[in-house]
Amino acid sequence: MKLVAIGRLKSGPERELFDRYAARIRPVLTVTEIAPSKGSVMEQKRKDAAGLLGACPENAFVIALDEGGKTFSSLQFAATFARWQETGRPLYFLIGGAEGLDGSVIQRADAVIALGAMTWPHMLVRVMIAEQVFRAQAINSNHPYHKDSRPD
Ligand SMILES: C[S@@+](CC[C@H](N)C(=O)[O-])C[C@H]1O[C@@H](n2cnc3c(N)ncnc32)[C@H](O)[C@@H]1O
Repeated sequence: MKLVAIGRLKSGPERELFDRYAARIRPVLTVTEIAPSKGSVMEQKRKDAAGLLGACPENAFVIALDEGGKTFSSLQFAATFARWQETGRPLYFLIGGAEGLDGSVIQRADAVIALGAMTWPHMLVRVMIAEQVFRAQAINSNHPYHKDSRPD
């Protein structure tokens, strides 16, 4: 399982949190970082897309993270994540840079998911998707990490 993202996650609180969750995921979640590109917004998005998609093998099951994507409850995400795993294809999560994802990434993606409708900083998105994948695995293995209670 791989996360492909624009930019470098330097040491600091986001890095610590990401490492904490990524280490708990099985198989381990590895990261490929793509250097941010320069140029006009359009050029940046196109070049970022080439880097992101170039890091994915042909048989990758590509999951693009985009605020316009589908939202899930954690239980729904866990069930969806299990179905993705059942495809037997390597899962690749793609996170865009400051200008977001190019349309070509959305077109190639097998799934486009949102962590809510708000825009999050891309370094936080890494942490959030790692936590949700860990949570999905906990749900799918009946581990008590996830508590499903809601207000009465
Ligand atoms: C700073 S955001 C880019 C914002 C940009 N205006 C856009 O249209 O996407 C950087 C990346 O973080 C991820 N991201 C930010 N908010 C997100 C959300 N709510 N759900 C899923 N991914 C998100 C996306 O991969 C996005 O390309």
